[in-house]
Amino acid sequence: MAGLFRKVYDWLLRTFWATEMDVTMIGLQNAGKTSLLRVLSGAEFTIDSIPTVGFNMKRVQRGHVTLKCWDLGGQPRFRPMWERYCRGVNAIVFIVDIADMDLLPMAREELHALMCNPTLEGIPLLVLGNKSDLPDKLSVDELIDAMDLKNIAHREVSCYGISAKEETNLDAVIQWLMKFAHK
Ligand SMILES: Nc1nc2c(ncn2[C@@H]2O[C@H](COP(=O)(O)OP(=O)(O)OP(=O)(O)O)[C@@H](O)[C@H]2O)c(=O)[nH]1
Ligand SMILES: [Mg+2]
Repeated sequence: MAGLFRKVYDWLLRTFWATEMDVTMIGLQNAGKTSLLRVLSGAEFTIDSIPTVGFNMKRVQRGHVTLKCWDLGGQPRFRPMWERYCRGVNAIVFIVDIADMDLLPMAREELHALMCNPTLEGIPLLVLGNKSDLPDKLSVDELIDAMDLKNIAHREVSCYGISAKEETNLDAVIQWLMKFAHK
């Protein structure tokens, strides 16, 4: 009986209180943006993910909320379009490969350059340290320092460690994003 009430309640929520939000996922090439989005939308993780050319969009449904997720290419030639796809969204997710120390300075530089844009002022930022399943990786505190997150102002900023491969901490990501469903 309780199951039936739950189904009816979910249906009512979806029908009369449907909410769609825009989320843009950025970060350097190979960070795991496409892998994360694939797993969030219910598909299997694959090790042979193809680099994104331009962008890719997927909807992730959680209850009455639809997260319309924009996954942008991270190679240098695609970075100039990040700002355009971040304008007006409910939240920006910046993904970092926490096992690739060589790329961290570049990730920090790109993130800070983007966050300086007046067009993106106030948009909440979630920094995700991906690939926590790998052995030599940064902790969340080390990532916060390496990305100099304390110096990003005029917005809410959070940082989590995740693994798209092992689906670690992904519920926390969704919960955080859903706080900003209503701008
Ligand atoms: N070990 C491990 N590998 C991962 C994880 N997430 C992604 N990868 C791998 O990292 C590589 C790059 O993943 P993508 O999701 O294509 O990276 P991307 O950020 O979309 O890259 P671009 O589209 O080029 O910007 C692939 O080989 C993935 O299988 C993870 O959590 N753990
Ligand atoms: Mg990609």
